[in-house]
Amino acid sequence: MTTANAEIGVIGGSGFYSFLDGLDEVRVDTPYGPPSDPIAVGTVAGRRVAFLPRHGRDHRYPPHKIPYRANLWALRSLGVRQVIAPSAVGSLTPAYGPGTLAVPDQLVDRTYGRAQTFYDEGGAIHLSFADPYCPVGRRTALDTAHKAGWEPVDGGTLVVIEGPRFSTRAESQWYAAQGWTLVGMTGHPEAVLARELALCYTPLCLVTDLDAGIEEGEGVTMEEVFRVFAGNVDRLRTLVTTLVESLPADRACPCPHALDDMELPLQLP
Ligand SMILES: CSC[C@H]1O[C@H](OP(=O)(O)O)[C@H](O)[C@@H]1O
Ligand SMILES: Nc1ncnc2[nH]cnc12
Repeated sequence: MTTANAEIGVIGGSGFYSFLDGLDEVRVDTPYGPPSDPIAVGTVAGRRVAFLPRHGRDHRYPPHKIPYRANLWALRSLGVRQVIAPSAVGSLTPAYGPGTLAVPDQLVDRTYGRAQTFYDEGGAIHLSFADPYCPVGRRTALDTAHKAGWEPVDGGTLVVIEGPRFSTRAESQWYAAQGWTLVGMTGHPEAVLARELALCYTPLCLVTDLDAGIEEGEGVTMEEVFRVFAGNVDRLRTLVTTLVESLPADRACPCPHALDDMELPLQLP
C-alpha cells in the first residue's frame, strides 16, 4: 500500500516514456493487475503529478494489450482526478500535417475485444459519454498551447482503431469521408475508463503522419511515427508541464464527477 499521492495524471504514449527528473517511482497494484509501469510521482509547480507511460517505458505493450483498466485504476488510487493524455496520431486531412497539435472533442471507437468497462458485474451502469473529454481541460490545453507558440487545432474527431496494424487506404479514406480528422490506437478505452472513474480526461494529439488514405507514398510506418514524435517531444513535454501548472484545481467542469458520491457497485479506489 503506497502513501504517494497526486492530483493530475499524465499518460505518455509512443515516444513519451518519461516526464521529469527527480520524480519518485511507486509500484501500484490493482484488482486488474499491475499498470503498464511503475508510476513516477512528484511535485511540479506546486501540483502533485503522477506520470505513467501507457506502453511501458520499453514499449512492451502494443495498443491492444495495454492494461487500460489497471492504468486508470492505479492513477485514481493515487488520488488523481484529472488526466492529460498525449498521444501520437495520424491525420485524416492534408490540412493537419506532421507536427500539428490537435485537441479533439469527439471520439469514434473502432476497437474490438478490449476490456472497456469497470462495470461488468454487480449491476448495470450506463454513463453518458456524449462529450468524452473535459471541456475545461481542453480549453486550458488550447490556451496554454497558444501561449507557448503552438497553433493547436481546436476540436475534431479521433477514430481509434484496433491496431496494431495501420489502416488500409480504403479504411483511411472511409474514416476521412465520415469527417473524422485523426486516427490513433489508444484513445479508447482510455477515455471511457477515465470517465467511469470520474476522472477528467484531456487528449493532446500530436500528428506524426498523414494516414494511408491521404498520403501518396508507401503508407505509414512505425519508424516515421517515432521519428516525427521525437522531433516534437521536448516541446510537447514543456507544454504538458505548463498545462499541469495551469489546470484549475477546483474542477468546475460539467464532467460527471458526481459519480464520486454515487452508490455504485464498484468501490472506487
Ligand atoms: C508507434 S506507431 C503506433 C502507435 O503510436 C500511437 O501510440 P500512442 O497513442 O500511445 O502515442 C498509436 O496509438 C499506436 O499505439
Ligand atoms: N496513422 C496512424 N494510424 C493509427 N495510429 C497512429 N499513430 C500514429 N500514426 C497513426
